[in-house]
Amino acid sequence: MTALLEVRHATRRFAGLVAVSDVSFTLAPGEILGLIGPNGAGKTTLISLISGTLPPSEGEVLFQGESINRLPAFRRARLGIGRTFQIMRPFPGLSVLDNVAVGALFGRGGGQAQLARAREQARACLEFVGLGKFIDQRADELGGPGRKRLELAKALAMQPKVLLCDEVMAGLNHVEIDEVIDVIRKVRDQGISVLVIEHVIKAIKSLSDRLLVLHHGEKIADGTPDEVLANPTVVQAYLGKKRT
Ligand SMILES: Nc1ncnc2c1ncn2[C@@H]1O[C@H](COP(=O)(O)OP(=O)(O)OP(=O)(O)O)[C@@H](O)[C@H]1O
Repeated sequence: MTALLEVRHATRRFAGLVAVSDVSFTLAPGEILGLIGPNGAGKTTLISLISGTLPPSEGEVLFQGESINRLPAFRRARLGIGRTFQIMRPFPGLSVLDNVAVGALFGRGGGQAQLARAREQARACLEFVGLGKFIDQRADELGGPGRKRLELAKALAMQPKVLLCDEVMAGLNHVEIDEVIDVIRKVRDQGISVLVIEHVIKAIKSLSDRLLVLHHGEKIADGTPDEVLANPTVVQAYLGKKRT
């Protein structure tokens, strides 16, 4: 199957530090790929190279078979690459609905031209992530779990073909994690490919079709969750001890 997204030999340096080192992988249409690794392994940097918020030092990102290296982040969003941010900064003073409507206004294909249509789309995305009751509340009054869902809704309102999720389950309790897993599965059921960064191994294992592991910026494993989590290099670098 042709990859929807392909990263070829991506490297990103910050002065003397190599945050991402010669990483290659593909993401197939409708696939959920989990991206794991210790703190500082380069996961967020890799997502930023794909979404275009950071340029690579070397290497290439292809979307639907074409290089997107020269495209700025907003052009990549218009093509259908959506992401959430680990550090959530809702537009202060705007309602939950209008925070998400902003995503709809600037999404795939240039987004909705009319605010009323953008709000309609935003409302549907907020229902989808379980924030339907909070649309009129100010977004900066949402708590941590609500902000995580808001990030997801904002990215979904852009009608992406691929969704890059940066720790959307961090700080959530078990019930909330299960709810977010359900949302991500439903996203995939709509045909959207998903790349998920997550530290909660149980969650990422049950959610992902494939796992990719970064360590000191390098890809040390790529395979099915069972294979990867039993890989001795992964156990030593990340898990610390054997898990079931
Ligand atoms: N803008 C930057 N300038 C300098 N160094 C950076 C920058 N962004 C990231 N780094 C460094 O690059 C390395 C990889 O960081 P990154 O945030 O990608 O890791 P991560 O795997 O996402 O970590 P975490 O799980 O803690 O979020 C770290 O050593 C980090 O300090």
